[in-house]
Amino acid sequence: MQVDVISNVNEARSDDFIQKTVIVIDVLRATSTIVTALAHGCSAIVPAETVNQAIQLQQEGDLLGGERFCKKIAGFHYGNSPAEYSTPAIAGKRIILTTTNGTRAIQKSQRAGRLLSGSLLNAEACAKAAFSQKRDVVIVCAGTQDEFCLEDGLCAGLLIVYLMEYGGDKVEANDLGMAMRHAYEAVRDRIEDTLLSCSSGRRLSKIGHRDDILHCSQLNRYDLVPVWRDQSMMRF
Ligand SMILES: O=C(O)[C@H](CS(=O)(=O)O)OP(=O)(O)O
Repeated sequence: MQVDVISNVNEARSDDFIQKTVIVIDVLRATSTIVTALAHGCSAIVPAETVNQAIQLQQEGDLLGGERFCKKIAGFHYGNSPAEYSTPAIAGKRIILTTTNGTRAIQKSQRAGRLLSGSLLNAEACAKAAFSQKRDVVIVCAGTQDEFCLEDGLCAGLLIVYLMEYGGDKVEANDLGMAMRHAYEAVRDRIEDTLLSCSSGRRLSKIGHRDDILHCSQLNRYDLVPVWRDQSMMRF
């Protein structure tokens, strides 16, 4: 099984995803938010690229969520903070979500044979689901503003640790994947501090979202995997 890590959404070439399992990662914060929302009973997350597209996709009973410049979009029910989705109010609801990087990466990965989304919160479940597909894997780190983000790379490294545990030497990673695996192993005992000190973490802390970083730093808090079905992310 070949596992390729892609450093940011701009590097993603959707033609390369056909017949592969693609895992989209945006630890801070979109995929952590998606996992948290599904864990709290929302029925599906529909990713939208633009604010207008989100509004157009909204049907009766749907909730609107997302951010621009890390802030909740005016008129939307929720922002992009996992804490906002940790509520029974979202149970059974569809959420139309638009974020700067994460939802764009999901949109761009739709041609995958199987599309999953991962975060530190569900890394083990996600790696297990990907391994069970028995296809080559592409891990798309969403990054920020078309640049690599350490927190996504560390999560990719953790997924590779699990995949190698399951598949032994049948699992081979590209050079970025190997680098991220070693990076993850180097900081595995101080994930929270590493996320607080990386550039996205510093940016989010400065504007009052430190608690989001602490939430997103938790390993394997949720045993669920968002999977792409009917134009949305649902529980596997
Ligand atoms: O809301 C977030 O945390 C980020 C905003 S930023 O553009 O990275 O500053 O969006 P996301 O799509 O979750 O990376």
